[in-house]
Amino acid sequence: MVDFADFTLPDDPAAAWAAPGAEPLVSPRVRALIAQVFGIDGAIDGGDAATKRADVVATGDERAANGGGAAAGGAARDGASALPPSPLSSAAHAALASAVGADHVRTDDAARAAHANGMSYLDLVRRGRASAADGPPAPPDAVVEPADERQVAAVLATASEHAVAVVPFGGGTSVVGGVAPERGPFGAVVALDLRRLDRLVELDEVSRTATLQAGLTGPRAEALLAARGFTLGHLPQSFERATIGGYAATRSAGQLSTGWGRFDALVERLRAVTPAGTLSLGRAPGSAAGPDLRQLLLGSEGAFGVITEVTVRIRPLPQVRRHEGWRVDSFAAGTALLRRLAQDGPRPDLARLSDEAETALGVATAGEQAGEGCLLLVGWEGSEADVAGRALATAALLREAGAVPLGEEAAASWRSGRFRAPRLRDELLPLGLVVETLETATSWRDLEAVHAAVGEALRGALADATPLVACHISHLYAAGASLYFSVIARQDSADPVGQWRAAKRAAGDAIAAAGATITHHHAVGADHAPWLADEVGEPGVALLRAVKSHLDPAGVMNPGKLLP
Ligand SMILES: Cc1cc2nc3c(=O)[nH]c(=O)nc-3n(C[C@H](O)[C@H](O)[C@H](O)COP(=O)(O)OP(=O)(O)OC[C@H]3O[C@@H](n4cnc5c(N)ncnc54)[C@H](O)[C@@H]3O)c2cc1C
Repeated sequence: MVDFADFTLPDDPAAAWAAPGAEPLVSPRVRALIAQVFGIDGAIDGGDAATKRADVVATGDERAANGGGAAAGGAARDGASALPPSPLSSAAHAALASAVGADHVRTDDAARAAHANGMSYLDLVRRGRASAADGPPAPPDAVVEPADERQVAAVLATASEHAVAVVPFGGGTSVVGGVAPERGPFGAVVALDLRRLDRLVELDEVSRTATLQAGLTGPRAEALLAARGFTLGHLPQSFERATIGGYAATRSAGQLSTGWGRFDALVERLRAVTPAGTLSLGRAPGSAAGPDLRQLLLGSEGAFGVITEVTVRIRPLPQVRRHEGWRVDSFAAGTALLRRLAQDGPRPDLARLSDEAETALGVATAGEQAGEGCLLLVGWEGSEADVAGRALATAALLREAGAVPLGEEAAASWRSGRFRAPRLRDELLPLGLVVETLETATSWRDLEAVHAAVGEALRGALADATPLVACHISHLYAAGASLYFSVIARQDSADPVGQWRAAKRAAGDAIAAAGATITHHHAVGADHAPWLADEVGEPGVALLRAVKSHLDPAGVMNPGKLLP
């Protein structure tokens, strides 16, 4: 049996992604490289630049040290009360306290600051800035912590009655502004922290399904399932903090989604509390009873209600896990190979193809000599016979196409570092860099064109900031694949927010113009809402608005998210 022991299992969901005092990931050699490539003074010793900028970039670690967020630009860190007083009326406060207990309506600075935004590059940058235009968003006026579905319903009833906006909050790892505490037309806003909904409700070994409460984090859910010999195997890079409810509300994809399915595809049943009532959806593994209403809640991003529990398909813990690296001639050659595997098999569970830029970046940061071509990772997890069979057949196909085997070692370094990106970003931002990612998906036919168009848009928008744009394919479908772009550039210290917004707009417009999706797995949130009509059309947006106005007549659920 294999386990998932190569990631940390924090007891506290808000625990730091980097353990305090952990060795820095960015070595002096890489800092020197950064200084040289991006022309940033002070990046060589890491000390000066990092110290100078530490005040303006509150990192994910500081967020954890604060109990989850450093939105108030350090005020909460000092213990001083610097947040504006909570405008929650005493009547609303009392009604919320009677719904969840007085101890679970928190108005202290630490709790409010911890729920003031998510984890995008802009969230991290804005945390430390002072101006109203690009500074930290106003924090929620209270953090409400229900213990069960009945309490969630009571909170939503109270919020509707007292005109208080409600932002469902799972792990707070949204990178699209999904948990920003926007008030909308209301006088107050609360974050609804779901961490107390943390139980494995039922495990049906016969049907291989598990019912998990929404607030369970990835590691906690896996630990509960592993104790019974099963796994969900949903591994987004944010796995250590993100929650079951968050996965469902954003239609998340994980590292094994090519083989095991994205999260929304694993959902058999779900329960959701809306201001209009509770929905219990999904009775059988297949149904023809009208449109599938589960799909209305999957990806609804808290705008319609609160997903309280999800029943997902699970698997026995795999006996074997095998991940291999291969070198292919080019991104185009690798793409053709992946298409063959996706369409004709054998289908890998893990498939990840880095383009030339991402391959070179990996090689350079590892201190190796640049090689030709692109890095392809493929992997299989399951029984010994299944893994051996698929690995052998895939190897024959790849060799025949001229790919060069790099062995399991090439994949091992990816595997050991696969949850480190947030820590890496925390170390790179203070050096004076833009570090952000964005993603899309498109058909096999259009993949190369979208890859080129989005790369060009990003490089054009950041032309004076030495942009480095890298990309990989990481989720395969029979008809197409996802493209995941990483951007590193010199930060415009005078206007970092405007700088990234312009780049993001250029990329989003290029994606929409190419007919690709505005988001393959990060969801819409506030950041992608301007492109939703491109994706589903005006009638589609009107339909979503009609659903919202039925389920949330007062409009208190997560204002400003999903719907433009
Ligand atoms: C470093 C990093 C790496 C990431 N990698 C991936 C990745 O590999 N794959 C991927 O898919 N995503 C990834 N993400 C994005 C993010 O982690 C996912 O969107 C994740 O599913 C969010 O889960 P969460 O519990 O943190 O939700 P939150 O961030 O708390 O919430 C996300 C949205 O869902 C709503 N919501 C949360 N819980 C509920 C609920 N129970 N009911 C209704 N609405 C709810 C919120 O209001 C918000 O709109 C990454 C993010 C970061 C910071």
